[in-house]
Amino acid sequence: MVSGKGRAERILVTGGAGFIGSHTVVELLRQGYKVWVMDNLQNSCVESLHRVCHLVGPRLSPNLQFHHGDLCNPADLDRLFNTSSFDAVIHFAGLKGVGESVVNPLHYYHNNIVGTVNLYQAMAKFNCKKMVFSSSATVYGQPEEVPCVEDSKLHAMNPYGRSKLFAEEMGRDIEKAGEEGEWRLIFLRYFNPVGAHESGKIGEDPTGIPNNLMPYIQQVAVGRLPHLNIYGHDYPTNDGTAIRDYIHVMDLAHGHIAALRKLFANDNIGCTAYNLGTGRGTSVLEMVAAFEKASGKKIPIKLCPRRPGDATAVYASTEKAEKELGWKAKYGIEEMCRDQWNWASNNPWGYQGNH
Ligand SMILES: NC(=O)c1ccc[n+]([C@@H]2O[C@H](COP(=O)([O-])OP(=O)(O)OC[C@H]3O[C@@H](n4cnc5c(N)ncnc54)[C@H](O)[C@@H]3O)[C@@H](O)[C@H]2O)c1
Ligand SMILES: O=c1ccn([C@@H]2O[C@H](COP(=O)(O)OP(=O)(O)O[C@H]3O[C@H](CO)[C@H](O)[C@H](O)[C@H]3O)[C@@H](O)[C@H]2O)c(=O)[nH]1
Repeated sequence: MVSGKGRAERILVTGGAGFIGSHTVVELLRQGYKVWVMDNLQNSCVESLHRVCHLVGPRLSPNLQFHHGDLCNPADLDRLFNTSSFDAVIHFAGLKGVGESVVNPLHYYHNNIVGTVNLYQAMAKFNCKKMVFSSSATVYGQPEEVPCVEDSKLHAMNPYGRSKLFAEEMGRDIEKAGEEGEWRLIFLRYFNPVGAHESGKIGEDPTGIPNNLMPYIQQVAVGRLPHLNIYGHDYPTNDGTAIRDYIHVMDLAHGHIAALRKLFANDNIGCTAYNLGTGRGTSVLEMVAAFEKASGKKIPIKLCPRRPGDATAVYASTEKAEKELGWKAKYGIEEMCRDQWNWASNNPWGYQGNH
């Protein structure tokens, strides 16, 4: 993307080697941005970026640079900002396990909060004041009403959720304290990201036993796990299982491009949040059936009690993103399952098995 300054815009992507980051980097490169990824690889490997380079080809891959660095170490940020200037930051880097955050809250607060404070500080110091931040539907807690709208009451239910909410609140305070128009911050509240790049070359590769539904189903389908535990079959829904708004990771990637365009447009946006979801709810059993259809594999299930803290139904109102970002998800659960299976069947052990 060429800026008003007549050169390609330069984007720092923290956590760009991870699941959502790597898919977004493909799109950024394809759209002509120059990209610097900073990642400490604590939940990813550099192989994802090698594959990103392969996907975009030799013409665009020189526009990607990787810096091994930790946001919790201000010297790593200083080194990067001293050698390169950025027009905007997309901030994906963070830990994302709800259960893990309950067991080890300090680890989560240190990584997600200290890391984000350091990043905001480096941005202030080096005068780069545009950011797209990975927030989450988790900031709606147990929503009182669905669909969730952006100005609903926010409520975090665990340290992970609080780290997202604090990062948003910090951004609102920083923007308020600055001159009018000085900071432009967009918080993207993702619903349930799933699927993979249609090539099957990049996808989600969690370490250990997955916490989330789709990577768990995927590992059952390839024989790494024996069955899927279904947490709760007595919810007040059509089939008794809980409802979520699953969104294809490539739709999310496009949502980030739309958010960047908004940051670079002339309007004074200040600090604002957008839901990235499809607006459609799908139950756990519906997702299992869709995956079985896409993969041709039977997914054995075990009905279990509800998982503490889970809401019955969470799905997005997508009106604000449609109206203000001109963005709308285009993929349904059929494509999400097709692409997840394409990734899984080609990489049953994730990146580790292939390089
Ligand atoms: N995947 C989801 O379900 C989901 C839902 C809502 C929000 N989010 C948020 O989106 C972001 C990206 O999620 P993802 O699914 O791609 O996760 P991911 O773990 O695949 O990617 C995060 C990346 O950040 C890196 N990282 C973490 N802490 C770092 C630090 N201190 N310094 C440098 N790099 C660091 C990790 O190594 C990893 O590559 C996260 O902030 C997550 O909380 C994810
Ligand atoms: O092995 C599993 C895993 C999940 N589920 C069920 O599947 C649904 C989706 O669960 P996920 O763990 O995939 O997703 P959540 O909606 O619980 O939470 C995820 O999405 C949220 C956003 O809505 C937050 O970002 C949160 O951090 C992230 O883990 C839930 O009803 C859950 O009980 C199962 O039945 N079995």
